[in-house]
Amino acid sequence: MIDYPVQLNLHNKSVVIVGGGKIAERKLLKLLETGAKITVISPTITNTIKANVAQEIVKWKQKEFFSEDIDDAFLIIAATNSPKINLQVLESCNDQQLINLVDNPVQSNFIVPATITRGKLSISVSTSGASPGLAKKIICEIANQYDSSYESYIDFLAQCRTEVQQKVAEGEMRSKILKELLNHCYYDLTKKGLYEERQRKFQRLFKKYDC
Ligand SMILES: C[C@@]1(CC(=O)O)C2=NC(=C\c3[nH]c(c(CCC(=O)O)c3CC(=O)O)Cc3[nH]c(c(CC(=O)O)c3CCC(=O)O)/C=C3\N/C(=C\2)[C@@H](CCC(=O)O)[C@]3(C)CC(=O)O)/[C@H]1CCC(=O)O
Ligand SMILES: NC(=O)c1ccc[n+]([C@@H]2O[C@H](COP(=O)([O-])OP(=O)(O)OC[C@H]3O[C@@H](n4cnc5c(N)ncnc54)[C@H](O)[C@@H]3O)[C@@H](O)[C@H]2O)c1
Repeated sequence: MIDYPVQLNLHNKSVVIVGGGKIAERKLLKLLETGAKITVISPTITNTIKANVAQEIVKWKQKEFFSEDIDDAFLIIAATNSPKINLQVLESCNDQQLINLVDNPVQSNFIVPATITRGKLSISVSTSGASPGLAKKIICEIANQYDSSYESYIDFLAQCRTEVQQKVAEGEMRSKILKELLNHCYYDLTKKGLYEERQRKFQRLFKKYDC
């Protein structure tokens, strides 16, 4: 059996993190940009979590976990330092909820991969829990190859793709143009900041394919 990789849209979804230590903080920092409504349940929290609570970005219930705390949650992270409490969180879940136990990949119904993001580009690596350290090492290697210039390169590709979809109705022609757009020269022009030349080159594709 293998895991099924997905990209979750958590905008306005209720997310509960149980525990407020170092690992809860790491999970929280990744969740902040998703637009989820995040609540932390824990008697203590780190200074970084506190700063987010003070700015009302995150809610904090300063208490020990009780099963009602996750009643309305779409996604739950059990990140206490007690395997017993983390299992109690699991037992309080219903079948429709997504639950990650930070100390128990076998019982979790999802795990978190190592990820880098460059705007709309997101690259994730998972070892299915076999070696999280290796997932992190591989993602660090990939990070050098896909530097920050990919952020505007992806935006350019997205804009071109929309224009191609609007102007080119015929499927085969459309896929030929979209394939040509992936030619490395567009990335090179992005990297050099030659945006007008990049745009002219893209527009010439429509002439080339007579559309
Ligand atoms: C990728 C990353 C994402 C993230 O957390 O956001 C992530 N762990 C990261 C780092 C990391 N974690 C650990 C080390 C120490 C070295 C080592 O043990 O290897 C390092 C390295 C470091 O910190 O440098 C220890 C560890 N991790 C887990 C256990 C419990 C167990 O295995 O039972 C223990 C033992 C605890 C103990 O000994 O007490 C469990 C999980 N960790 C996962 C994800 C999931 C599997 C992902 C996968 O394999 O694909 C899974 C199953 C559940 C989950 O957390 O979702 C993040 C890198 C982020 C970054 O880029 O910085
Ligand atoms: N998944 C990973 O990547 C990874 C990496 C390293 C460690 N771990 C695991 O994560 C666990 C947590 O590590 P940590 O460094 O964050 O621990 P920590 O000691 O820094 O934090 C534990 C937190 O849990 C809270 N807590 C304890 N009992 C609670 C309860 N009944 N209800 C609510 N909150 C409660 C504490 O107040 C504290 O905020 C470790 O036990 C370890 O097994 C996971």
